[in-house]
Amino acid sequence: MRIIRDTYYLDPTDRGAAAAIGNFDGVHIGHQAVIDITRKVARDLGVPLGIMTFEPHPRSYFSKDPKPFRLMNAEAKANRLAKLGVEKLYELPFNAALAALTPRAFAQTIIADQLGLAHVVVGADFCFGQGRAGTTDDLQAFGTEMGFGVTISPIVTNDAGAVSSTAIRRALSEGRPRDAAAMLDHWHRIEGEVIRGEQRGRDLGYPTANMSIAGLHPPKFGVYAVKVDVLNGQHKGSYDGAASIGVRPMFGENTANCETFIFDFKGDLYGANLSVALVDYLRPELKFDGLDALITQMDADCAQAREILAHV
Ligand SMILES: Cc1cc2nc3c(=O)[nH]c(=O)nc-3n(C[C@H](O)[C@H](O)[C@H](O)COP(=O)(O)O)c2cc1C
Ligand SMILES: Nc1ncnc2c1ncn2[C@@H]1O[C@H](COP(=O)(O)OP(=O)(O)OP(=O)(O)O)[C@@H](O)[C@H]1O
Repeated sequence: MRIIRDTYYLDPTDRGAAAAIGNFDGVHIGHQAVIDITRKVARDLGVPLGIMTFEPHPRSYFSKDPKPFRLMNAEAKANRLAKLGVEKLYELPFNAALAALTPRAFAQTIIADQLGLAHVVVGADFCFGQGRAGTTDDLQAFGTEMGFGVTISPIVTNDAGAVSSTAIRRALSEGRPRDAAAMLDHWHRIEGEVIRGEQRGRDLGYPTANMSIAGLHPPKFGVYAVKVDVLNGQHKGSYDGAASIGVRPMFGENTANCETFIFDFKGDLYGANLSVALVDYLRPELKFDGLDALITQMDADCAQAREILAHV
C-alpha cells in the first residue's frame, strides 16, 4: 500500500483510483462494507483500490484541545487498511484550507483535479465540505457533472442502531468490550511499545508490561481479561493475561496507562511492541486497604481472566 500525503503533485500512477472517503477510525464493519463495495468497483474498472482519509482527524482540528478520542492512531489505521487490500491511501492534511472548501470546491479540487478519482464510495450518512453542507445527493450530482462515478453504501446497523466509531467509543467507555468487538469485527486493541514503569509490579508478584494510552480514547478504567500478542523480539507470540487500565489509585498516580500481567511468562519485554486485546471488563480500579488486599484481589482477577480466556 502506498501512503500519499502530498496530493498536489501526484504521480500519474497514483491517479484514477476508486476510493472510499471518510475517517475510518477503528475500521469497523460499516467501514469494511464501504471498502468491500469499493474493492468490487475497482476490480470492475480495473483501477487501484484507494481510501481518502484525513489526518489529523477533523475532530482534532475543530476542537483545539479535545479529550483523546481516537480508537487507533494513524499508523494502526494504515496497517489495518493495508491488510484489507487498500493500494492507495490518500492521507489528506486536514487544515484551514481543506476545512474551508465548499462541497463543490471539494469535489472539483480534491476528487476530480488533485486525485483524479475514477469513482468514489461513501456511506449514506456521509456529509462533506465546509460546515458538512454537502449531502450524498450533491456528491452524485457533482460526479455526473465532473466525470467521476459515485456509489452510496447502505448503512450497516446492529440492534442498537447504526454502527459507528462513536458507538464503539461509547461501548468502550461503558466497559462493554465485547459490544465494541462485534462492531469492529475484531477485539479492540491497545498497541504500542512497552515502557518502563515504577518496577513495583515484580515486588507484588505481578510484573506488568506497561503501555501509554496517550492520545487514544480511554476505555473504562479497571481490570480486563486480555489476549496479548508480543509482536517482535525473542518473546514473540500469543499469550493470555489480565490488564489494569487507569491511574492506579493505590499509588496516587495520575497519568492513565495500560499495565498487563501476562500469564505463565518470564522475561523482559522493554522495548517490545505489544498488542493487548480487551476481551471482558472485570471490575473498576480500586484503592485497597493495603498491598495484601490488592494482591488477594489480583489473584482473583487472574483466576477469573483465565477462566474467561479458556473459552475465547
Ligand atoms: C490484574 C491487575 C489488577 C490491578 N488492580 C489495581 C487496582 O485495583 N488498583 C490499583 O491502584 N492498581 C491496580 N493494578 C495496577 C498495579 O498497581 C500496578 O500494576 C503495579 O503498581 C505495578 O506498577 P509498575 O508496573 O509501574 O511497577 C492492577 C494490576 C493488575 C495487573
Ligand atoms: N455503519 C455504516 N454503514 C455504512 N457506511 C458507513 C457506516 N459508518 C460509516 N460509514 C461510511 O464509512 C466512511 C467512513 O466513515 P466515518 O469514519 O467518517 O464515520 P463513522 O464511523 O460514522 O464515524 P463517527 O462515529 O466518528 O462519525 C464514510 O463514507 C461513512 O459514510
